[in-house]
Amino acid sequence: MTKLTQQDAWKQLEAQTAQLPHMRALFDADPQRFDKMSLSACGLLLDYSKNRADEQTLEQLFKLAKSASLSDKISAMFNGEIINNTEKRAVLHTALRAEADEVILVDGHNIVPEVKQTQAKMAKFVEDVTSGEWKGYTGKAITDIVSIGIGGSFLGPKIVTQALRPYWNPALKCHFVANVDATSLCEKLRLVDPETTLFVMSSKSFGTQETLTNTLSAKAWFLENGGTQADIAKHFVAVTSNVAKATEFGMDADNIFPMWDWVGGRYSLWSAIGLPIALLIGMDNFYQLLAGAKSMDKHFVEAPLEQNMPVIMGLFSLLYGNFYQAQSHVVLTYDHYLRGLPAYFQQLDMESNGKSVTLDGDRVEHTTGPVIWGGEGTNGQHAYHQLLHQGTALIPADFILPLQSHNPLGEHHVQLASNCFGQTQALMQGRTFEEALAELDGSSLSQEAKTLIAKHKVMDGNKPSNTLLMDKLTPETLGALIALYEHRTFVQGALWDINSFDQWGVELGKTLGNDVLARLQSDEEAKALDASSNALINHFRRGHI
Ligand SMILES: O=P(O)(O)OC[C@H]1O[C@](O)(CO)[C@@H](O)[C@@H]1O
Repeated sequence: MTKLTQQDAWKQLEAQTAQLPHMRALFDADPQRFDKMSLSACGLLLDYSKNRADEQTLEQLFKLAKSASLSDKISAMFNGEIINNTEKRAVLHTALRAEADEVILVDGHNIVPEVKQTQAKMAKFVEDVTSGEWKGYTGKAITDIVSIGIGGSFLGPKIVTQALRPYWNPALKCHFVANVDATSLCEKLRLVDPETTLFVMSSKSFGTQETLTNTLSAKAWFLENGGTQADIAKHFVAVTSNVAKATEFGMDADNIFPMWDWVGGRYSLWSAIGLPIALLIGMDNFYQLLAGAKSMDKHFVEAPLEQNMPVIMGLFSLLYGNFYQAQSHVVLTYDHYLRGLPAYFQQLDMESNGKSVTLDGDRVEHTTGPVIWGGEGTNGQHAYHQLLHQGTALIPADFILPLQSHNPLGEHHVQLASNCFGQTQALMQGRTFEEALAELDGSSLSQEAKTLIAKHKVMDGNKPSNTLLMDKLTPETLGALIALYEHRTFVQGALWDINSFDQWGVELGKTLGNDVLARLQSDEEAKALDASSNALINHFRRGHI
């Protein structure tokens, strides 16, 4: 297959992007620009008109997608083909939101029944816990869930429960432990009562150091505070694809919720990894979350590329990275409940597309995944928006805003929306020197001073952004939104011909860390590593600088 950078569309984009007019001119030239460059699907409205593109740009982007056989690659994923070529696995987080009557084969075996069985097991467990049927060792109902897991076994449950706070069961609280720093665990244990606490240990591999250490310490805490070994089964359950290791660890077989190799960690919140979500918001709402993602799956598979939300967002992200040298992408959620979403998309995209070789192992000839970062609006306007507006880096932005608040109060929400829309407008249009000078007309400054200040007030504009609106943040719209970003990530990896579903880059640090651990725990002075590592280890062992 012809390399992406050799495609005619790539060359056309190189030529076009170099001479594209400022977005102000593009808007002035076409009053219908929003109508032509916006799209509604799955309860979301995407305004992509504030992007550096005209009709020719879009035409070439879609040509580039077709040259990379994007539609075939989408079908391959949904059909369970082994697209994770280094781990020889299918990529089927989409099967977790399948309808019961669907047939999705892995090694000739329909996996949908076991997905549904696991969801039924989750539903029964959620019902037992929330009804008080499931009791602690002193006969009391569960009041606190402590979720222990890291990476994809942590962030999904964490941000989804945070986002859906208005849907929580008022009788339950949820706490998340991820870091091996004991503070993360100890802070949470101070808040809970061993008699009424349920620990959900989530680890796909059941081999992650942080999660195993935290679970062992939680177990020790439980046994030191009134629980006995016989009571463990009432207070510890596990979610894992490694049932044998979980059983060996001492988890009661009935308390193990399975997951599968064809679900990547960062794509796993839809599986039993989402058990904390289901416990907090109820299984009906968890099914709504799945339904929202399912609607986006359907859209992704069926919509023509030119009307396809994940495709359009993925192509624009690729455009800025590959043709404008944008190194990062910012996600700005204008909703307090969505404040965790940027971190989730950061893991999703950076652990997927932070790669530098193609599927065949050849070095890529272009940049790949950008740094994803962000935060909640309007807070960011008082922190990093200055750089977005007047910095030297081009940082494309996604703005996300529900039209209705779960907490309507006076003018708050309309002010939030005005900030959101005002920011996208300022990024696009900027401020010319003449406009800046005119703003100083009434001031008593000298002409020289006015000129100086005006120069400092100039904003180039032409800074691209997408705006995503939803009527209200519900389990369904959140499911659609997260699936949108999953598929947006897929689109970029597919065009770059990289493997978005393995993560070999995280292995070396773990391995070296184990070697350093041995040296930190040994008696002799560390010698065999590099001078920096030796010195750092020796300082740690001495306990002072
Ligand atoms: O669920 P596990 O196997 O404990 O892994 C936790 C996380 O560690 C990683 O393997 C590496 O960060 C992630 O992909 C995964 O979500």
